[in-house]
Amino acid sequence: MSSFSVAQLANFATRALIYEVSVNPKPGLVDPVSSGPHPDMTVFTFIDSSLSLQPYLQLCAQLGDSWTAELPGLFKELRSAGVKAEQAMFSATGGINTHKGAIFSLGILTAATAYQQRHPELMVPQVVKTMLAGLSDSDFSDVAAKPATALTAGERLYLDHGITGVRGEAEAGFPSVFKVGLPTLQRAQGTLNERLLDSLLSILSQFTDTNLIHRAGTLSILPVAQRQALAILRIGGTHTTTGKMLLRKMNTDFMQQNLSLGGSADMLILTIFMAFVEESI
Ligand SMILES: CC(C)(COP(=O)(O)OP(=O)(O)OC[C@H]1O[C@@H](n2cnc3c(N)ncnc32)[C@H](O[C@H]2O[C@H](COP(=O)(O)OP(=O)(O)OP(=O)(O)O)[C@@H](O)[C@H]2O)[C@@H]1O)[C@@H](O)C(=O)NCCC(=O)NCCS
Ligand SMILES: Nc1ncnc2[nH]cnc12
Repeated sequence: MSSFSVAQLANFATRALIYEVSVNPKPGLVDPVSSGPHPDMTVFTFIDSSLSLQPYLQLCAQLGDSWTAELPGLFKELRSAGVKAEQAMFSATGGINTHKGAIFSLGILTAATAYQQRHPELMVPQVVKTMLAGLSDSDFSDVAAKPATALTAGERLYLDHGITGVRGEAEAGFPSVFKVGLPTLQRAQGTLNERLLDSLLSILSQFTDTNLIHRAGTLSILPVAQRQALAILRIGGTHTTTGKMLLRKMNTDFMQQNLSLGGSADMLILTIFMAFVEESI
């Protein structure tokens, strides 16, 4: 793998945000053609949000590049930078949550990649795992004492069902990116847009998108959506005529049921970032 400067890594991260929103037609998500089930957002909201995060992403790369202490300390720094980045996002979007999940996940992956470049004996997922060891336990340790109205969707799903969501995914070193999204992107056929759609569907098919569960209000939505995604992949992907037809049907279903795939979109953003780093797109 080549080695990249802090500025190049920040540039990959910002481009990953813009590439993801440009992919279409995405079920349950905003794209340039449709706002999907997100009437408060358009592609322009995402462009504004992406650019507002550039200084934060540069800082994440810088922190990872220069970090010499224990890795859990790096995550503490990223989290406080992430709180400020959330404010920048909300001020750029007029209070709309476009990239809350990506601020967390992409910030971690950008910093971990910059750190790994200085420690080539390590792999990026290993850096992430070491940085985040014990995250779910510590984040969820006092949620039971919180008033129900103060709980986030992720916290409520943990309390009710033990689902660790984005925290568990990150703590495990983002397997949906390294074991699912990236390998699919590398072997998928068709245009870049179609290969990215196939990556999104493969991520959904093997991952617990808590955004989807939260919107549906029931866990039973997950296997239903996963079966739809798998049917398209098994037919040969979104570049095939039948795959395209099934994808259109999936888009309509998601729209009618007001379902979102915000968590899977975030994992696609990370997949795109890593594909830039690996020079495979
Ligand atoms: C750990 C944090 C991400 C936040 O913790 P929180 O408890 O708030 O987390 P969750 O509710 O679990 O999810 C937050 C966002 O993460 C994305 N996401 C969800 N599930 C997954 C998953 N399994 N893997 C990866 N990512 C996941 C998702 O973000 C995306 O969707 C948003 C757009 O969808 P939308 O439906 O509009 O979202 P809502 O705002 O919920 O709207 P309504 O349903 O009400 O209409 C968009 O943001 C996408 O990025 C979840 O939304 C982290 O924020 C954190 O550490 N928080 C603590 C405070 C802090 O330190 N912040 C600084 C950050 S480093
Ligand atoms: N394209 C998109 N639409 C809605 N939520 C998202 N979160 C990240 N990307 C998204």
